[in-house]
Amino acid sequence: MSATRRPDPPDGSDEQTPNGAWFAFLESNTTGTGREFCAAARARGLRPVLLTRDPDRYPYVVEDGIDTQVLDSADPVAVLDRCAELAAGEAGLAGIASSSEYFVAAAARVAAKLGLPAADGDAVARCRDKERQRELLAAGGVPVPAFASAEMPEEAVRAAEAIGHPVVLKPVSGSGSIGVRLCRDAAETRAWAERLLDRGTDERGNPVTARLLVEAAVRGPEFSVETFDDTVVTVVAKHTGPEPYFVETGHDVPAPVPAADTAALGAVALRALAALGLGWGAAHTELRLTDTGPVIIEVNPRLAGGMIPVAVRAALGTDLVDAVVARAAGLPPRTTVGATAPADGAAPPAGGATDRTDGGGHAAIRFLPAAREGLVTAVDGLADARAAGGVVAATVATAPGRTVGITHSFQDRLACVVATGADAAQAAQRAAAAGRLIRIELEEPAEPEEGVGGR
Ligand SMILES: Nc1ncnc2c1ncn2[C@@H]1O[C@H](COP(=O)(O)OP(=O)(O)OP(=O)(O)O)[C@@H](O)[C@H]1O
Repeated sequence: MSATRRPDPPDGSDEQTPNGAWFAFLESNTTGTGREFCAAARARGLRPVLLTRDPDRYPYVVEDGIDTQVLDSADPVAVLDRCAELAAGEAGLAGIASSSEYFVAAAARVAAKLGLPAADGDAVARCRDKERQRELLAAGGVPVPAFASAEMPEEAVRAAEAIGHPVVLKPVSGSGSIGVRLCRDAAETRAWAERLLDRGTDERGNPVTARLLVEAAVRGPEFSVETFDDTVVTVVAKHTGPEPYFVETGHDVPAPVPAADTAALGAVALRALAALGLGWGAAHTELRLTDTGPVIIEVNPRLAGGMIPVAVRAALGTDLVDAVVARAAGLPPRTTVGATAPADGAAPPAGGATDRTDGGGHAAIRFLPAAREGLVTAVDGLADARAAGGVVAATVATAPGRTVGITHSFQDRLACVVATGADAAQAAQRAAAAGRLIRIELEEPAEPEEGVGGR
Protein backbone atom coordinates (compact mmCIF):
# COMPACT_ATOMS: atom_id res chain seq x y z
CA MET A 1 0.00 0.00 0.00
CA SER A 2 1.32 3.46 -0.87
CA ALA A 3 2.08 5.89 1.89
CA THR A 4 -0.89 7.92 3.04
CA ARG A 5 0.07 11.30 4.41
CA ARG A 6 -2.01 12.11 7.43
CA PRO A 7 -1.64 15.56 8.93
CA ASP A 8 -1.86 15.99 12.70
CA PRO A 9 -5.41 16.68 13.82
CA PRO A 10 -6.06 20.40 14.30
CA ASP A 11 -4.91 21.73 17.70
CA GLY A 12 -7.13 20.75 20.57
CA SER A 13 -9.38 18.55 18.46
CA ASP A 14 -9.86 14.84 18.79
CA GLU A 15 -9.08 12.42 16.01
CA GLN A 16 -11.91 13.11 13.59
CA THR A 17 -11.66 10.41 10.98
CA PRO A 18 -14.05 7.50 11.45
CA ASN A 19 -12.93 3.97 10.69
CA GLY A 20 -15.07 3.47 7.62
CA ALA A 21 -14.11 2.67 4.07
CA TRP A 22 -11.98 5.09 2.05
CA PHE A 23 -13.63 7.61 -0.23
CA ALA A 24 -11.14 8.89 -2.80
CA PHE A 25 -11.28 12.43 -4.15
CA LEU A 26 -9.25 12.98 -7.28
CA GLU A 27 -7.82 16.47 -6.82
CA SER A 28 -10.24 19.15 -5.66
CA ASN A 29 -11.37 22.63 -6.46
CA THR A 30 -9.33 25.19 -4.57
CA THR A 31 -12.28 27.30 -3.48
CA GLY A 32 -15.77 26.18 -2.66
CA THR A 33 -17.01 22.64 -2.48
CA GLY A 34 -13.81 20.52 -2.28
CA ARG A 35 -13.62 20.93 1.45
CA GLU A 36 -17.34 20.24 1.79
CA PHE A 37 -16.98 16.99 -0.16
CA CYS A 38 -14.50 15.69 2.40
CA ALA A 39 -16.73 16.80 5.30
CA ALA A 40 -19.72 15.08 3.69
CA ALA A 41 -17.77 11.84 3.31
CA ARG A 42 -16.83 11.97 6.98
CA ALA A 43 -20.41 12.68 7.99
CA ARG A 44 -21.28 9.44 6.19
CA GLY A 45 -18.70 7.52 8.25
CA LEU A 46 -16.26 7.30 5.32
CA ARG A 47 -12.55 8.23 5.28
CA PRO A 48 -11.86 10.90 2.69
CA VAL A 49 -8.47 10.65 1.01
CA LEU A 50 -7.33 13.26 -1.48
CA LEU A 51 -5.33 11.88 -4.40
CA THR A 52 -3.29 14.81 -5.60
CA ARG A 53 -0.11 15.92 -7.29
CA ASP A 54 0.32 18.71 -4.76
CA PRO A 55 -1.44 18.67 -1.37
CA ASP A 56 -0.09 22.14 -0.61
CA ARG A 57 -2.53 23.52 -3.19
CA TYR A 58 -5.35 22.92 -0.73
CA PRO A 59 -5.00 24.65 2.66
CA TYR A 60 -8.10 22.84 3.98
CA VAL A 61 -6.24 19.52 3.90
CA VAL A 62 -4.11 20.54 6.88
CA GLU A 63 -6.83 22.55 8.59
CA ASP A 64 -9.27 19.61 8.50
CA GLY A 65 -6.74 16.79 8.90
CA ILE A 66 -7.56 15.15 5.55
CA ASP A 67 -5.49 12.15 4.43
CA THR A 68 -3.61 12.62 1.18
CA GLN A 69 -1.79 10.42 -1.29
CA VAL A 70 0.59 12.09 -3.70
CA LEU A 71 0.54 10.84 -7.30
CA ASP A 72 0.46 12.05 -10.87
CA SER A 73 -3.26 12.76 -10.95
CA ALA A 74 -3.18 13.35 -14.73
CA ASP A 75 -2.01 9.74 -15.30
CA PRO A 76 -5.10 7.47 -15.48
CA VAL A 77 -3.04 4.32 -14.86
CA ALA A 78 -1.46 5.78 -11.71
CA VAL A 79 -4.89 6.82 -10.44
CA LEU A 80 -6.43 3.43 -11.22
CA ASP A 81 -3.56 1.56 -9.54
CA ARG A 82 -3.79 3.68 -6.42
CA CYS A 83 -7.56 3.31 -6.18
CA ALA A 84 -7.24 -0.45 -6.75
CA GLU A 85 -4.80 -0.57 -3.82
CA LEU A 86 -7.26 1.29 -1.64
CA ALA A 87 -10.06 -1.06 -2.72
CA ALA A 88 -7.97 -4.14 -1.95
CA GLY A 89 -6.99 -2.87 1.52
CA GLU A 90 -8.71 -3.80 4.74
CA ALA A 91 -10.95 -0.71 4.84
CA GLY A 92 -11.98 -0.98 1.19
CA LEU A 93 -12.93 1.83 -1.16
CA ALA A 94 -16.53 3.05 -1.15
CA GLY A 95 -16.35 5.54 -3.99
CA ILE A 96 -14.36 7.95 -6.14
CA ALA A 97 -15.34 11.50 -7.11
CA SER A 98 -13.87 14.88 -7.90
CA SER A 99 -15.06 18.40 -7.20
CA SER A 100 -12.67 19.68 -9.87
CA GLU A 101 -14.00 20.22 -13.38
CA TYR A 102 -10.68 18.98 -14.74
CA PHE A 103 -10.88 15.56 -13.07
CA VAL A 104 -14.57 14.56 -13.12
CA ALA A 105 -14.25 12.39 -16.23
CA ALA A 106 -11.12 10.63 -14.95
CA ALA A 107 -12.76 9.98 -11.58
CA ALA A 108 -15.84 8.51 -13.28
CA ARG A 109 -13.77 6.25 -15.53
CA VAL A 110 -11.67 4.87 -12.68
CA ALA A 111 -14.75 4.32 -10.53
CA ALA A 112 -16.44 2.39 -13.35
CA LYS A 113 -13.34 0.24 -13.90
CA LEU A 114 -13.41 -0.74 -10.22
CA GLY A 115 -17.13 -1.50 -10.30
CA LEU A 116 -18.03 1.56 -8.22
CA PRO A 117 -21.03 3.80 -9.00
CA ALA A 118 -20.20 6.42 -11.63
CA ALA A 119 -21.51 8.63 -14.39
CA ASP A 120 -20.66 7.69 -17.99
CA GLY A 121 -17.01 8.89 -18.08
CA ASP A 122 -16.99 9.12 -21.89
CA ALA A 123 -20.12 11.31 -21.88
CA VAL A 124 -18.53 13.49 -19.21
CA ALA A 125 -15.33 13.82 -21.27
CA ARG A 126 -17.29 14.70 -24.44
CA CYS A 127 -19.22 17.33 -22.51
CA ARG A 128 -16.00 18.92 -21.26
CA ASP A 129 -14.90 19.63 -24.84
CA LYS A 130 -17.00 22.73 -25.45
CA GLU A 131 -17.03 22.29 -29.21
CA ARG A 132 -18.14 18.67 -28.96
CA GLN A 133 -20.77 19.71 -26.45
CA ARG A 134 -22.12 22.38 -28.81
CA GLU A 135 -22.23 19.89 -31.70
CA LEU A 136 -24.13 17.29 -29.68
CA LEU A 137 -26.58 19.86 -28.36
CA ALA A 138 -27.19 21.34 -31.81
CA ALA A 139 -27.70 17.84 -33.24
CA GLY A 140 -30.21 17.14 -30.47
CA GLY A 141 -32.17 20.29 -31.31
CA VAL A 142 -31.20 22.06 -28.07
CA PRO A 143 -30.78 25.86 -28.49
CA VAL A 144 -27.10 26.90 -28.51
CA PRO A 145 -25.37 30.03 -29.83
CA ALA A 146 -23.99 29.95 -33.38
CA PHE A 147 -20.41 28.70 -32.99
CA ALA A 148 -17.22 27.75 -34.83
CA SER A 149 -13.81 26.59 -33.69
CA ALA A 150 -10.50 28.10 -34.77
CA GLU A 151 -6.85 27.18 -34.52
CA MET A 152 -5.42 30.37 -36.05
CA PRO A 153 -6.24 34.02 -35.26
CA GLU A 154 -7.28 34.73 -38.86
CA GLU A 155 -9.62 31.75 -38.75
CA ALA A 156 -11.16 33.18 -35.58
CA VAL A 157 -11.68 36.56 -37.27
CA ARG A 158 -13.31 34.91 -40.32
CA ALA A 159 -15.59 32.88 -38.05
CA ALA A 160 -16.52 35.97 -36.01
CA GLU A 161 -17.35 37.90 -39.16
CA ALA A 162 -19.48 35.06 -40.45
CA ILE A 163 -21.35 34.83 -37.13
CA GLY A 164 -21.44 38.62 -36.71
CA HIS A 165 -19.80 40.68 -33.98
CA PRO A 166 -20.06 40.86 -31.03
CA VAL A 167 -18.83 37.33 -30.35
CA VAL A 168 -17.53 35.49 -27.31
CA LEU A 169 -14.12 33.81 -27.55
CA LYS A 170 -13.17 31.03 -25.13
CA PRO A 171 -10.80 28.06 -24.81
CA VAL A 172 -12.40 24.78 -25.99
CA SER A 173 -11.86 23.36 -22.55
CA GLY A 174 -11.81 25.40 -19.41
CA SER A 175 -13.67 26.62 -16.38
CA GLY A 176 -14.01 29.59 -14.08
CA SER A 177 -14.44 31.99 -17.03
CA ILE A 178 -10.69 31.84 -17.65
CA GLY A 179 -9.98 33.23 -21.13
CA VAL A 180 -13.67 34.00 -21.87
CA ARG A 181 -14.09 37.44 -23.42
CA LEU A 182 -16.60 39.45 -25.42
CA CYS A 183 -14.98 40.70 -28.64
CA ARG A 184 -16.79 43.57 -30.35
CA ASP A 185 -14.87 43.88 -33.60
CA ALA A 186 -12.24 42.15 -35.74
CA ALA A 187 -9.32 43.83 -33.97
CA GLU A 188 -10.47 42.62 -30.54
CA THR A 189 -11.16 39.15 -31.92
CA ARG A 190 -7.72 38.90 -33.51
CA ALA A 191 -5.91 40.14 -30.40
CA TRP A 192 -7.79 37.84 -28.02
CA ALA A 193 -7.45 34.84 -30.34
CA GLU A 194 -3.69 35.39 -30.51
CA ARG A 195 -3.54 35.51 -26.76
CA LEU A 196 -5.62 32.34 -26.22
CA LEU A 197 -3.81 30.37 -28.91
CA ASP A 198 -0.44 31.31 -27.41
CA ARG A 199 -1.26 29.77 -24.03
CA GLY A 200 0.83 26.65 -23.61
CA THR A 201 -0.83 25.46 -20.40
CA ASP A 202 -3.98 25.97 -18.36
CA GLU A 203 -3.99 27.44 -14.87
CA ARG A 204 -3.10 24.02 -13.44
CA GLY A 205 -0.05 23.78 -15.66
CA ASN A 206 -1.54 21.09 -17.95
CA PRO A 207 -0.95 21.46 -21.70
CA VAL A 208 -3.96 22.94 -23.51
CA THR A 209 -5.35 22.32 -26.98
CA ALA A 210 -4.48 25.20 -29.29
CA ARG A 211 -8.09 25.61 -30.36
CA LEU A 212 -10.70 28.12 -29.37
CA LEU A 213 -14.38 28.59 -29.76
CA VAL A 214 -15.99 31.63 -31.40
CA GLU A 215 -19.64 32.04 -30.44
CA ALA A 216 -22.45 34.49 -31.05
CA ALA A 217 -22.85 36.67 -27.95
CA VAL A 218 -26.19 35.66 -26.48
CA ARG A 219 -28.10 38.51 -24.84
CA GLY A 220 -30.40 38.15 -21.84
CA PRO A 221 -30.13 37.46 -18.10
CA GLU A 222 -28.12 34.41 -17.05
CA PHE A 223 -29.23 31.47 -14.93
CA SER A 224 -28.01 28.07 -13.90
CA VAL A 225 -30.17 25.01 -13.50
CA GLU A 226 -28.99 22.65 -10.77
CA THR A 227 -30.06 19.09 -11.47
CA PHE A 228 -29.67 15.71 -9.85
CA ASP A 229 -30.23 12.79 -12.19
CA ASP A 230 -33.09 13.94 -14.42
CA THR A 231 -34.68 16.23 -11.87
CA VAL A 232 -34.44 20.00 -11.50
CA VAL A 233 -33.39 20.87 -7.96
CA THR A 234 -33.50 24.63 -8.43
CA VAL A 235 -32.94 27.45 -10.90
CA VAL A 236 -30.36 30.03 -9.84
CA ALA A 237 -29.95 33.63 -11.09
CA LYS A 238 -26.36 34.53 -11.89
CA HIS A 239 -24.74 37.98 -11.83
CA THR A 240 -21.59 38.80 -13.73
CA GLY A 241 -19.17 41.73 -13.62
CA PRO A 242 -18.66 44.34 -16.33
CA GLU A 243 -18.08 43.32 -19.94
CA PRO A 244 -16.01 42.45 -21.87
CA TYR A 245 -15.36 39.80 -19.21
CA PHE A 246 -17.84 37.57 -17.40
CA VAL A 247 -16.56 37.17 -13.85
CA GLU A 248 -19.33 35.76 -11.63
CA THR A 249 -20.18 38.27 -8.91
CA GLY A 250 -23.19 36.64 -7.29
CA HIS A 251 -26.10 34.21 -7.35
CA ASP A 252 -29.69 34.21 -6.10
CA VAL A 253 -31.24 30.90 -5.02
CA PRO A 254 -33.87 30.32 -6.26
CA ALA A 255 -33.94 32.77 -9.16
CA PRO A 256 -36.60 35.42 -8.48
CA VAL A 257 -38.36 34.98 -11.81
CA PRO A 258 -41.87 33.93 -12.84
CA ALA A 259 -42.68 30.23 -12.67
CA ALA A 260 -42.97 30.03 -16.45
CA ASP A 261 -39.33 31.14 -16.83
CA THR A 262 -38.19 28.68 -14.16
CA ALA A 263 -40.03 25.88 -15.94
CA ALA A 264 -38.67 26.85 -19.38
CA LEU A 265 -35.08 27.02 -18.11
CA GLY A 266 -35.41 23.69 -16.31
CA ALA A 267 -36.92 21.98 -19.36
CA VAL A 268 -34.12 23.11 -21.70
CA ALA A 269 -31.45 22.05 -19.18
CA LEU A 270 -32.97 18.55 -18.98
CA ARG A 271 -33.12 18.30 -22.77
CA ALA A 272 -29.44 19.29 -22.88
CA LEU A 273 -28.46 16.58 -20.40
CA ALA A 274 -30.39 13.97 -22.38
CA ALA A 275 -28.71 15.06 -25.63
CA LEU A 276 -25.30 14.68 -23.99
CA GLY A 277 -25.98 11.26 -22.47
CA LEU A 278 -25.72 12.73 -18.97
CA GLY A 279 -28.20 12.77 -16.13
CA TRP A 280 -26.47 10.64 -13.51
CA GLY A 281 -25.98 12.58 -10.28
CA ALA A 282 -25.40 16.32 -10.20
CA ALA A 283 -25.06 18.70 -13.14
CA HIS A 284 -24.86 22.48 -13.41
CA THR A 285 -26.21 23.96 -16.63
CA GLU A 286 -25.77 27.64 -17.49
CA LEU A 287 -28.27 29.37 -19.79
CA ARG A 288 -29.27 32.83 -20.89
CA LEU A 289 -32.94 33.67 -21.20
CA THR A 290 -33.38 35.44 -24.53
CA ASP A 291 -36.46 36.99 -26.09
CA THR A 292 -37.03 33.71 -27.89
CA GLY A 293 -36.43 31.44 -24.89
CA PRO A 294 -33.53 29.80 -23.03
CA VAL A 295 -30.20 29.23 -24.83
CA ILE A 296 -27.55 26.94 -23.38
CA ILE A 297 -24.27 28.64 -22.49
CA GLU A 298 -22.65 25.59 -20.97
CA VAL A 299 -23.47 22.22 -19.43
CA ASN A 300 -21.10 21.27 -16.62
CA PRO A 301 -21.22 17.54 -15.86
CA ARG A 302 -20.64 18.05 -12.16
CA LEU A 303 -22.00 19.73 -9.07
CA ALA A 304 -21.99 23.55 -9.18
CA GLY A 305 -19.02 25.22 -7.56
CA GLY A 306 -18.73 28.73 -6.22
CA MET A 307 -20.71 28.11 -3.01
CA ILE A 308 -23.94 27.39 -4.90
CA PRO A 309 -24.43 24.08 -3.00
CA VAL A 310 -24.05 25.98 0.30
CA ALA A 311 -26.70 28.47 -0.80
CA VAL A 312 -29.01 25.68 -2.04
CA ARG A 313 -28.75 23.94 1.31
CA ALA A 314 -29.35 27.18 3.20
CA ALA A 315 -32.35 28.18 1.11
CA LEU A 316 -33.99 24.86 0.37
CA GLY A 317 -32.53 22.35 2.83
CA THR A 318 -31.36 20.13 -0.01
CA ASP A 319 -27.81 18.90 0.59
CA LEU A 320 -26.36 18.36 -2.88
CA VAL A 321 -22.84 17.73 -1.61
CA ASP A 322 -24.06 14.85 0.53
CA ALA A 323 -26.17 13.61 -2.36
CA VAL A 324 -23.13 13.51 -4.67
CA VAL A 325 -20.96 11.67 -2.16
CA ALA A 326 -23.76 9.28 -1.26
CA ARG A 327 -24.46 8.52 -4.91
CA ALA A 328 -20.80 7.82 -5.66
CA ALA A 329 -20.62 5.54 -2.61
CA GLY A 330 -23.86 3.72 -3.50
CA LEU A 331 -25.62 5.01 -0.38
CA PRO A 332 -29.22 6.26 -0.25
CA PRO A 333 -29.73 10.06 -0.17
CA ARG A 334 -30.52 11.58 3.23
CA THR A 335 -33.32 13.78 1.94
CA THR A 336 -35.27 13.73 -1.26
CA VAL A 337 -33.16 15.56 -3.79
CA GLY A 338 -35.13 17.13 -6.53
CA ALA A 339 -37.38 19.86 -5.32
CA THR A 340 -37.17 23.57 -5.75
CA ALA A 341 -38.69 26.29 -3.63
CA PRO A 342 -41.47 28.03 -5.47
CA ALA A 343 -40.44 31.28 -7.13
CA ASP A 344 -43.10 33.98 -6.79
CA GLY A 345 -45.37 31.50 -5.12
CA ALA A 346 -45.42 29.23 -8.14
CA ALA A 347 -45.39 25.46 -8.08
CA PRO A 348 -41.99 23.77 -8.23
CA PRO A 349 -41.07 22.42 -11.68
CA ALA A 350 -40.20 18.94 -10.42
CA GLY A 351 -41.56 16.70 -7.71
CA GLY A 352 -40.04 15.93 -4.31
CA ALA A 353 -40.12 17.25 -0.78
CA THR A 354 -38.23 20.31 0.36
CA ASP A 355 -36.72 20.22 3.78
CA ARG A 356 -36.13 23.89 4.43
CA THR A 357 -33.73 25.16 7.04
CA ASP A 358 -34.19 28.50 8.76
CA GLY A 359 -33.29 30.23 5.53
CA GLY A 360 -36.81 31.27 4.73
CA GLY A 361 -36.44 29.73 1.31
CA HIS A 362 -34.01 32.22 -0.29
CA ALA A 363 -30.26 32.65 -0.28
CA ALA A 364 -27.84 34.99 -2.03
CA ILE A 365 -24.14 34.62 -2.76
CA ARG A 366 -22.08 37.74 -3.24
CA PHE A 367 -18.39 37.79 -4.16
CA LEU A 368 -15.94 40.57 -3.44
CA PRO A 369 -13.93 41.17 -6.57
CA ALA A 370 -10.40 42.56 -6.42
CA ALA A 371 -10.50 46.28 -7.19
CA ARG A 372 -6.87 46.34 -8.30
CA GLU A 373 -3.65 44.32 -8.22
CA GLY A 374 -1.25 44.43 -5.29
CA LEU A 375 0.19 42.77 -2.21
CA VAL A 376 -2.36 41.98 0.50
CA THR A 377 -1.34 43.69 3.76
CA ALA A 378 -4.37 42.97 5.94
CA VAL A 379 -7.65 41.05 5.99
CA ASP A 380 -10.20 42.17 8.59
CA GLY A 381 -13.84 41.87 9.37
CA LEU A 382 -14.42 38.20 8.53
CA ALA A 383 -15.78 37.47 12.02
CA ASP A 384 -18.07 40.51 11.77
CA ALA A 385 -19.35 39.31 8.40
CA ARG A 386 -20.00 35.83 9.77
CA ALA A 387 -21.95 37.30 12.69
CA ALA A 388 -24.07 39.56 10.48
CA GLY A 389 -27.81 38.93 10.06
CA GLY A 390 -28.74 35.97 7.89
CA VAL A 391 -25.15 35.03 7.04
CA VAL A 392 -24.53 31.28 6.73
CA ALA A 393 -21.00 31.40 5.30
CA ALA A 394 -18.27 33.97 4.75
CA THR A 395 -14.88 33.04 3.34
CA VAL A 396 -11.77 34.88 2.24
CA ALA A 397 -9.66 33.41 -0.56
CA THR A 398 -6.52 35.43 0.11
CA ALA A 399 -4.24 36.27 3.04
CA PRO A 400 -1.68 38.89 4.04
CA GLY A 401 1.52 38.41 2.07
CA ARG A 402 -0.24 37.08 -1.04
CA THR A 403 -0.39 39.02 -4.26
CA VAL A 404 -3.70 39.85 -5.89
CA GLY A 405 -3.71 39.81 -9.67
CA ILE A 406 -6.51 40.75 -12.04
CA THR A 407 -7.16 37.79 -14.37
CA HIS A 408 -10.82 38.47 -15.27
CA SER A 409 -11.72 35.01 -13.98
CA PHE A 410 -12.93 33.40 -10.76
CA GLN A 411 -9.44 34.02 -9.37
CA ASP A 412 -10.26 37.73 -9.01
CA ARG A 413 -12.82 36.98 -6.30
CA LEU A 414 -11.22 37.65 -2.95
CA ALA A 415 -14.08 36.85 -0.61
CA CYS A 416 -17.55 35.39 -0.59
CA VAL A 417 -20.63 35.73 1.59
CA VAL A 418 -23.76 33.56 1.59
CA ALA A 419 -26.83 34.92 3.36
CA THR A 420 -30.46 33.86 3.62
CA GLY A 421 -33.61 35.94 3.63
CA ALA A 422 -37.37 35.85 3.48
CA ASP A 423 -37.14 36.83 -0.17
CA ALA A 424 -34.45 37.29 -2.81
CA ALA A 425 -34.10 41.02 -2.13
CA GLN A 426 -33.52 40.55 1.59
CA ALA A 427 -31.02 37.74 1.06
CA ALA A 428 -29.12 39.88 -1.47
CA GLN A 429 -29.12 42.92 0.76
CA ARG A 430 -27.81 40.88 3.72
CA ALA A 431 -25.07 39.25 1.68
CA ALA A 432 -23.96 42.59 0.25
CA ALA A 433 -24.02 44.28 3.67
CA ALA A 434 -21.96 41.48 5.23
CA GLY A 435 -19.54 41.62 2.30
CA ARG A 436 -18.89 45.29 3.01
CA LEU A 437 -17.67 44.33 6.50
CA ILE A 438 -14.77 42.36 5.00
CA ARG A 439 -11.79 44.64 4.38
CA ILE A 440 -8.91 43.42 2.27
CA GLU A 441 -6.15 46.00 2.29
CA LEU A 442 -3.55 46.17 -0.42
CA GLU A 443 -0.15 47.81 -0.37
CA GLU A 444 -0.30 51.30 -1.80
CA PRO A 445 0.83 51.30 -5.41
CA ALA A 446 4.37 52.66 -5.83
CA GLU A 447 4.45 56.34 -6.81
CA PRO A 448 5.28 56.65 -10.50
CA GLU A 449 8.86 57.78 -10.94
CA GLU A 450 9.24 61.41 -11.92
CA GLY A 451 9.25 61.80 -15.65
CA VAL A 452 7.83 58.36 -16.36
CA GLY A 453 4.49 58.67 -18.05
CA GLY A 454 4.58 62.46 -17.66
CA ARG A 455 4.21 64.96 -20.44
N1 LIG B 1 -21.94 32.75 -26.21
C1 LIG B 1 -22.06 33.48 -25.09
N2 LIG B 1 -22.91 34.52 -25.04
C2 LIG B 1 -23.04 35.29 -23.94
N3 LIG B 1 -22.32 35.08 -22.82
C3 LIG B 1 -21.45 34.07 -22.81
C4 LIG B 1 -21.27 33.21 -23.94
N4 LIG B 1 -20.33 32.29 -23.63
C5 LIG B 1 -19.94 32.56 -22.38
N5 LIG B 1 -20.60 33.62 -21.87
C6 LIG B 1 -20.43 34.21 -20.53
O1 LIG B 1 -19.18 33.83 -20.02
C7 LIG B 1 -19.33 33.01 -18.87
C8 LIG B 1 -18.27 31.94 -18.86
O2 LIG B 1 -18.39 31.15 -20.04
P1 LIG B 1 -18.27 29.57 -20.00
O3 LIG B 1 -19.28 29.04 -19.03
O4 LIG B 1 -18.32 29.07 -21.38
O5 LIG B 1 -16.79 29.44 -19.46
P2 LIG B 1 -16.21 28.62 -18.25
O6 LIG B 1 -14.76 28.91 -18.22
O7 LIG B 1 -16.64 27.21 -18.35
O8 LIG B 1 -16.89 29.32 -17.01
P3 LIG B 1 -17.64 28.70 -15.73
O9 LIG B 1 -16.74 27.67 -15.14
O10 LIG B 1 -17.82 29.92 -14.89
O11 LIG B 1 -18.90 28.14 -16.25
C9 LIG B 1 -20.74 32.49 -18.95
O12 LIG B 1 -21.25 32.13 -17.69
C10 LIG B 1 -21.46 33.67 -19.57
O13 LIG B 1 -21.72 34.67 -18.59
